[in-house]
Amino acid sequence: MTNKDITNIEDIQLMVDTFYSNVRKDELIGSIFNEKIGDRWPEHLEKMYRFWQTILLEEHTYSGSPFPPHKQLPVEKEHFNRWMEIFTETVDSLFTGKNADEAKLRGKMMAEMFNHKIEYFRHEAKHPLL
Ligand code: HEM
Repeated sequence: MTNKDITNIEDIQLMVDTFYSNVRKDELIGSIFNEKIGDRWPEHLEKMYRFWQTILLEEHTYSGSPFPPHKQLPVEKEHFNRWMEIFTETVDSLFTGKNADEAKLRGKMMAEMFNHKIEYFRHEAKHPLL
């Protein structure tokens, strides 16, 4: 089956809704999201539509700092690996093309960057330079 590429805001909404519906059911990372977000899922999804719309469609509706909300979360490499696995599976199940590839690449780069930053801050907290 050949899927279409991600080309408009409806595609972004489908990708984000499907991804978080899969995430919320996941045994390893579902509860981390559910506990932190609680009854604020509509706002979180809205924000994530804008985030991916900005990256993939170059319609600049997101202005924020993606990293800070992750700094204190109980996550490490295995959680980011699972995030990537679910994200890749979700995108592949719905879309094929240049923007679908870009989504997976950007997701992977950010998951790796978040993980490195979190490891760095944890190490720094245990072994401060000053
Ligand atoms: C296991 C990995 C991850 C977990 C557990 C996680 C969890 C969360 C949670 C709980 C929030 C909401 C914070 C709040 O509103 O209280 C959030 C926000 C967000 N996450 Fe993640 N996340 C993960 C990975 C990622 C990755 C890889 C990306 C990038 C592709 C990402 C992008 C974002 C963005 C853009 C926001 C909104 C930031 C803002 O407030 O402007 N997350 N994440």
